[in-house]
Amino acid sequence: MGDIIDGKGFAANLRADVAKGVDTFRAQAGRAPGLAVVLVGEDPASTVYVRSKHKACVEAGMESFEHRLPADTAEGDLLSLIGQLNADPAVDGILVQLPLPRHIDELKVIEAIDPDKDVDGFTIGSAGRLATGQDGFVACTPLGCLMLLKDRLGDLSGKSAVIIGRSNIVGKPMAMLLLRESCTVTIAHSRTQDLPAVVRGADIVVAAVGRPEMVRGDWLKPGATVIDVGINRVPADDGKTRLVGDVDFAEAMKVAAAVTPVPGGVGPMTIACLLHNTLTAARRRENIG
Ligand SMILES: Nc1nc(=O)c2c([nH]1)NC[C@@H]1CN(c3ccc(C(=O)N[C@@H](CCC(=O)O)C(=O)O)cc3)C=[N+]21
Repeated sequence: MGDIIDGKGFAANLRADVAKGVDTFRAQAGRAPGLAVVLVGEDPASTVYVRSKHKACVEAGMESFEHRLPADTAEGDLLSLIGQLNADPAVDGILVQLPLPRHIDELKVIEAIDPDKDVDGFTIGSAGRLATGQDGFVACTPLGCLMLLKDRLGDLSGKSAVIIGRSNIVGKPMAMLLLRESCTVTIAHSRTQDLPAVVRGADIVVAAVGRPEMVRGDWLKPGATVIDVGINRVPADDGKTRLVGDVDFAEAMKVAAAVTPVPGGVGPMTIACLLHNTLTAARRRENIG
């Protein structure tokens, strides 16, 4: 049996570390780090996420500025709010909850965020900095996955990593991060031929496709480390729903050395990394450590 990678526990430790860093920051800068979270509309899932981000911020001793705008907010009004947040000295990080309502151009809105406050790591500037090895912000989900991998495996150099999924938010930045760690990186996707064979070559598998339990046990190299980014809601036996990842967890546990569970794996790391990035943004803006 493989080990379960305790993302939830790791995230709790990371949040406690960030809280200590926040105390030190406050003593030096005379203020708390501030995160502005912008939510447009009332999508129930987004509302839950934004609430948990706010709670995590407050628990870490940070200032949380919530901006809830109606679903019919004009794009121009959202852009001018972002302009205000860019200029606000109390705001170190800006997060615009995605997805945005369809009448708003997501790319335009994200690009309006000052890259020095882009704690989500979603701007082209942040992607470019990551790809070229400059200081910037790395998207929270891939950053959390990397932390779990390094904690588990130590040096990743020379390992073969297969990422399933090529999104701008997870797959591509994950590839850049693992390349930076000197892994041999393959990005697989819906057009990949013989995906199981490709995955079977991997010491590290990161599944980020959004297909419930797609990765089977017999796709895995014995002893592989498996990071499951998927969060899929599927019908449960009791008529309710349950969360499953992109990996068949029970099968994977029989073959892999270690697997992240869903829930309790990568998800909690995403929020902890958001706090981590916000503290980093605050330190950089104040020229502290
Ligand atoms: N600008 C922006 N940045 C984001 O980072 C962002 C976003 N928009 N839009 C939505 C997605 C989704 N996301 C999650 C964060 C934490 C969990 C999480 O903590 N999940 C728990 C429990 C989930 C549950 O029980 O529903 C777990 O996996 O254990 C999941 C999903 C951040 N997102």
